Amino acid sequence: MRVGVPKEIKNSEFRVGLTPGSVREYVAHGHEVIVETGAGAGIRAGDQDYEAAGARIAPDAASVFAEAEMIVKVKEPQPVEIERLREGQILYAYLHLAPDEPQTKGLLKSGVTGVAYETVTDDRGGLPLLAPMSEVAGRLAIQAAAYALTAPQGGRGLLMGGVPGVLPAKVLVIGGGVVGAHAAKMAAGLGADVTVLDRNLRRLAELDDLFAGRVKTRYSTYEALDEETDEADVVIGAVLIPGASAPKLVTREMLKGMKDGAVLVDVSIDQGGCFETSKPTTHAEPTYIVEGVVHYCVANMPGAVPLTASHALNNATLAYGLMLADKGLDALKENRHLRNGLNVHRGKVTHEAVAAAHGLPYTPAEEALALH
Ligand SMILES: NC(=O)C1=CN([C@@H]2O[C@H](COP(=O)(O)OP(=O)(O)OC[C@H]3O[C@@H](n4cnc5c(N)ncnc54)[C@H](O)[C@@H]3O)[C@@H](O)[C@H]2O)C=CC1
Ligand SMILES: CC(=O)C(=O)O
Ligand SMILES: [Mg+2]
Repeated sequence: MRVGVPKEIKNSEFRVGLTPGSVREYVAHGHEVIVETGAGAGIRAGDQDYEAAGARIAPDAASVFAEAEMIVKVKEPQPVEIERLREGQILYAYLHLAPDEPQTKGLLKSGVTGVAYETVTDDRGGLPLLAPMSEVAGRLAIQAAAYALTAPQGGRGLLMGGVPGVLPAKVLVIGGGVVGAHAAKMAAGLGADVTVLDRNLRRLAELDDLFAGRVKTRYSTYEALDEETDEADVVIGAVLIPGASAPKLVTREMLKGMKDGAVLVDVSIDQGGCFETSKPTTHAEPTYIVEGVVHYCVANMPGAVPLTASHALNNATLAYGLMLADKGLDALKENRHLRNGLNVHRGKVTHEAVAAAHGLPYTPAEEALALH
């Protein structure tokens, strides 16, 4: 198959869909890989590194999209990229369609076969292609929060870990999945006072064991949210209902009860955000203030650490990517976990939560792929 890797064009997105090491694997499988010139700049990989791995360098994005049968990207296609997609082409990337109607309609109009990293599943009930970026974003969330807590950023002027004789910051993590656990680990490591809320009791028990008392856990109810947000210096939003828009758990009303200069980091913003007052921001301008509370809502947090993040992402996306390149649509027919990643196909929405989010008809992936 002819596989294309365009340079990412989202604001401050420095990751790349395929590292030179991954290109080598695709080439070893007999595929032709076309990489846009400069695509690897953010990971310090030059065109010559891609050529050495067996890729052909294309002068611009337009020729990558025109020639490739499968596009491997990191972030959801931007409007100019959507215009370049077509029926019969496979798009393999994060899509986050539920909160993004224009993109959903654009992809449907293009007819492209869109496989979204974030809804591919595994046998253990996890999301293996989302997990590595959730690890990165969870850890980064605490770095972002620690910086936002400083006075020049509008924060309370608090050191996350405190010092001997002065209490540390109180960090509330809403959602104890991959993002939440990694955020809790970093916050506890810095010496903060950490509480994790979740609705999954089994998960709370796992976290209780994992952190051996270093992190507190609490069942997530509106009452718990109301009380805990009042106490918190930092709130990390890390909930997920796969494929769907995030529930708005922290309301504008709750913000009024929060401390002046407290910090909210809404990692769930890529699925629309779990705070009522969240709106997507960029690494160029990551924060804004509502009711005295600093909001950090960057939708592509791992884009700021492309070296770590591109390699971690490729570790997870390579095997399924090779399957798609080797077998095309048959890979989706044969592997139900990969098929769970199919969000749109030939003008049909094939993910139930995405269809529900936009009030669009839902066609099960099996039906869209004529798998009966
Ligand atoms: N902004 C960014 O750059 C990035 C954002 N993300 C996003 O972070 C979010 C979390 O991802 P993961 O940790 O991988 O998901 P996950 O599925 O591992 O964890 C989500 C957790 O939220 C819990 N949850 C659901 N409803 C809840 C509620 N009402 N109250 C409390 N907990 C609730 C679930 O039980 C689960 O434990 C996703 O939206 C993901 O796309 C991930 C990576 C980068
Ligand atoms: C998961 C996601 O949205 C990201 O890595 O940018
Ligand atoms: Mg309150």
